[in-house]
Amino acid sequence: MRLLCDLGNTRIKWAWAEGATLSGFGSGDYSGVEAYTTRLTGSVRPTMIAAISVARHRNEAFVRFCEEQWALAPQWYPSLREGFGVSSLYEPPETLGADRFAALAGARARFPGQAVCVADCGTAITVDALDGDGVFQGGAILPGLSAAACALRLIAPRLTGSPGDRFYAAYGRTTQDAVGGGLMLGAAGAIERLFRDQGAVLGHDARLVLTGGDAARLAPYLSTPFEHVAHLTLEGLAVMVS
Ligand SMILES: Nc1ncnc2c1ncn2[C@@H]1O[C@H](COP(=O)(O)OP(=O)(O)OP(=O)(O)O)[C@@H](O)[C@H]1O
Ligand SMILES: CC(C)(CO)[C@@H](O)C(=O)NCCC(=O)O
Ligand SMILES: [K+]
Repeated sequence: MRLLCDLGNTRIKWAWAEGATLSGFGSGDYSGVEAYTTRLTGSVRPTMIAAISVARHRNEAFVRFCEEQWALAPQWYPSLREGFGVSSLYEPPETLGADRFAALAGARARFPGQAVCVADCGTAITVDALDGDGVFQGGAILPGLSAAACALRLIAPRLTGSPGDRFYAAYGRTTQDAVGGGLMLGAAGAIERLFRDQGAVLGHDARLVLTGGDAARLAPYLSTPFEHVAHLTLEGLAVMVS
């Protein structure tokens, strides 16, 4: 079995792959002595480790962990100009986050021949336009929910609200509710606006796909139809290794 890993800025996510079939999904953060290691230690030895990373400063500890656990070096999968059914117009193509490219490859495999807008709601939110021919037409990057809350708190210490798990209305009557509503509805509104404008290059039958750590939390705020694909980036990585 192959071990697929996605090193994000907040968390590392992983899955075990047998061909295109994924199982054993896990995630961990980087606190303490890289907390994720306690969850992967003792796993069966993978036949290979495939990894993408947008958190370069985490790579060294990850490589060391793989070496100590399994005497294996991870193989890294960067963004390409062309590959796995995706043709990228990003300039230069290798500067596109490897997680974005993998998610596009995942979208291509899951929805062949279809135009897809991929909204990956992680540390940053990325909204990426993949047309029906597999051309990545470009996208947008904005702060994720936690990042936006953190930025507000840092710059304006009275704004201590952070997006909790309950539903916020557009008319918050406490600081907490006003910040919560602003963050949730703001992010959902941004995704919908970007999806709408990407219709110009995707056509109006494009589908909207949500993924990433905050996708489930944002889902109730969207009024546009969408699909939630929990592990789209790892699905794409599975395509890239097989
Ligand atoms: N168990 C968790 N630990 C930390 N964050 C979580 C967890 N569950 C959901 N989240 C939310 O997920 C977001 C991070 O999402 P995700 O793990 O997809 O990001 P990432 O891949 O690390 O980031 P990026 O790829 O944008 O650098 C955070 O904003 C946080 O609110
Ligand atoms: C935007 C993030 C942080 C999302 O994880 C990542 O894809 C990244 O660091 N990208 C590099 C910059 C870019 O994609 O243009
Ligand atoms: K991500």
